Amino acid sequence: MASSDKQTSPKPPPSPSPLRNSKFCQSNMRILISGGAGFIGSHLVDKLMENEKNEVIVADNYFTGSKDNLKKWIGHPRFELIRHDVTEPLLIEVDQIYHLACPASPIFYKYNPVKTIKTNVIGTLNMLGLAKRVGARILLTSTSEVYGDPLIHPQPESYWGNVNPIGVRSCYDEGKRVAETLMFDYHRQHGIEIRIARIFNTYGPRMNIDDGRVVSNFIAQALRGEALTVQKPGTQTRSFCYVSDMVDGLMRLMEGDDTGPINIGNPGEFTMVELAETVKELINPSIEIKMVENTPDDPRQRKPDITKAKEVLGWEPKVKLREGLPLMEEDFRLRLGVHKN
Ligand SMILES: NC(=O)c1ccc[n+]([C@@H]2O[C@H](COP(=O)([O-])OP(=O)(O)OC[C@H]3O[C@@H](n4cnc5c(N)ncnc54)[C@H](O)[C@@H]3O)[C@@H](O)[C@H]2O)c1
Ligand SMILES: O=C(O)[C@H]1O[C@H](OP(=O)(O)OP(=O)(O)OC[C@H]2O[C@@H](n3ccc(=O)[nH]c3=O)[C@H](O)[C@@H]2O)[C@H](O)[C@@H](O)[C@@H]1O
Repeated sequence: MASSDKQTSPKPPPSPSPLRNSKFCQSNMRILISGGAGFIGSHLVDKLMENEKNEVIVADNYFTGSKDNLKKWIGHPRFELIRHDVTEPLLIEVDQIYHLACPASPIFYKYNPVKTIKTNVIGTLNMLGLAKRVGARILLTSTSEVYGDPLIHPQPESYWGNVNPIGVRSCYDEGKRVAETLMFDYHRQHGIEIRIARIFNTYGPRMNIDDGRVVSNFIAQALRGEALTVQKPGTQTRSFCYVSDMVDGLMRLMEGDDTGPINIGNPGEFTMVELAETVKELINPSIEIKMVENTPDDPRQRKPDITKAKEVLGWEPKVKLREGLPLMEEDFRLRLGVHKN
């Protein structure tokens, strides 16, 4: 049992869905992925579909996700795709819920901040209500943004963060903090089996080309022959995790015994200038790097302490940034129609 379980003595969980132990049902595990048409969600679908005992249901409103990401599974007998907004209740029967639905790129989550908060709060309440009704285990994809502009470096899970509650990023970072609170309150009050992952910047194939996040921006700019836009001061740091490592971490967390929160991310830390120089060197050495204005409340440094993930999940990332960037380049070349000379 997780340490948090011991301290809080939650109610015993509701009986799991009978499907979990059914001998006669085609699948042993019915898994819902909210936000499964998005970047991380669609890679998670691919991995879960590899197991013939899994039946996968995706619920997504396609705000930042796309059916394209799931095209190889549409029509598959173990796969179902539902156009659904998580701010509305969903009545289905499942054994596990991976709750990812939420725009993740700052330009998209700031586009309609009220909707972002509703997605994080009402959406998470609805998913928890579903988990409670059917006895499903639920995993929330929280974020390193719960640490805000951190005053402790690297960030362990025990750090409570330094978050502006009224800033332009608050719809997302405070929204995710409330979502974590809801998860623990449902766990303590109703005995729901919860898992919380705090994800640090993740990159890889299928990110939206005009997603706005830094790795996708730099790769698209390098391939289009445009200058790489480093936001000032350029010394701010991030730690980038390749998507296959992330999916592996999420699945281990779901299958394990610990509620979390657990940091899942790659501790390799880079300044934005270093990232731009690496993309330039690997993809287009003739490209310029230009400094542009930043946005408010941009965290100055971020790096996960993954001691807990190593100990509890036996997980650590395998793909280094220099190995992951070329894999993403390949996908972006295909989608942009830019061939390698
Ligand atoms: N990628 C990262 O670096 C990162 C870091 C920290 C946390 N996360 C979290 O991981 C999750 C997935 O992120 P991603 O990078 O794949 O982002 P993404 O934008 O590609 O995927 C999010 C998906 O959620 C869907 N969605 C948004 N609002 C919805 C709603 N109201 N109802 C139903 N569906 C909705 C979108 O259409 C999209 O398919 C998010 O919860 C995000 O906060 C991601
Ligand atoms: O990992 C996380 O926890 C969070 O990280 C990101 O937020 P952020 O780190 O701000 O991501 P980016 O928009 O990719 O920005 C990273 C850094 O790159 C810089 N940047 C961004 C874009 C660009 O073109 N140039 C550039 O220098 C930004 O100023 C920032 O310092 C994600 O977008 C969130 O969804 C996620 O929850």
